[in-house]
Amino acid sequence: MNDKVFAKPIKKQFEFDEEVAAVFDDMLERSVPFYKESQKITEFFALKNLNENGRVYDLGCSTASTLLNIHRKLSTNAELIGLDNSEAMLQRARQKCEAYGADIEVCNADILEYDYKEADVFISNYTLQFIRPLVREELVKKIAAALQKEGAFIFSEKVISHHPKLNKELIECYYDFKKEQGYSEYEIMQKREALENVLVPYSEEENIKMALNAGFSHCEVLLRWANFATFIALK
Ligand SMILES: C[S@@+](CC[C@H](N)C(=O)[O-])C[C@H]1O[C@@H](n2cnc3c(N)ncnc32)[C@H](O)[C@@H]1O
Ligand SMILES: O=C(O)C(=O)C[C@]1(C(=O)O)C=C[C@@H](O)C=C1
Repeated sequence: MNDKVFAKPIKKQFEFDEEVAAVFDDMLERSVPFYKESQKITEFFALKNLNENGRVYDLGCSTASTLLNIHRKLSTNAELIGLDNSEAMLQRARQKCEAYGADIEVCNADILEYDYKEADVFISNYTLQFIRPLVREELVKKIAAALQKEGAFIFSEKVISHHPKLNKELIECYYDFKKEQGYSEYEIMQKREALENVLVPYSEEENIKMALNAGFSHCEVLLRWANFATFIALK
């Protein structure tokens, strides 16, 4: 279904509710520049770091698109676990996993509270930005602690620049992208308001610093387009 969520007047903050979940795959493809490429690169590095009988967690798995892509390419036995706290998203995730006959566990859980088992790979694409900064740092520490030695954490985020002029231009560049994807100025502005204080982006440097502070030995960018980036952090 096509995303028209912000074409009508919206008075509430952005939420991953039934209305958003119903159009979510279309929303992401049209709202995240190079979304398909970020998925491909996530899939590649997840598979590279996954051992036989290993475990992968996807935090904020939404409709399970990322885990389904990984499942398709999997040549070893592995446990794939997707966590999300939106039941509307998880319903779609379960439907997709069943339709593709994919053995993926999807759980309704708060990624901040979840009791993680040791894993080879953690993924969290466009989700940390929705976690309040103070607890975000704690979550990344929890991820680092649950990863096995040499494990990898792959995450994607909307990013800002602390250079005011450049930051303004990055946002303008992103809005041009959204217009090219068929979103109107009205839809763009409404979504911007709805996301205010809900989506809190860090800069590229702040994301890397957060990963290093959490106990990762290395963190770098795998892919970046203007204000969207995919990172890899290695334990
Ligand atoms: C932008 S979407 C993620 C997109 C997805 N990773 C992908 O690449 O297709 C963010 C997801 O995080 C989930 N989420 C946000 N906060 C959460 C929390 N505290 N615990 C679990 N899930 C959360 C939302 O319900 C939403 O489905
Ligand atoms: O910032 C925006 O306007 C966006 O649409 C970005 C973004 C994201 O980065 O996750 C925000 C919410 C939706 O889940 C999809 C895309």
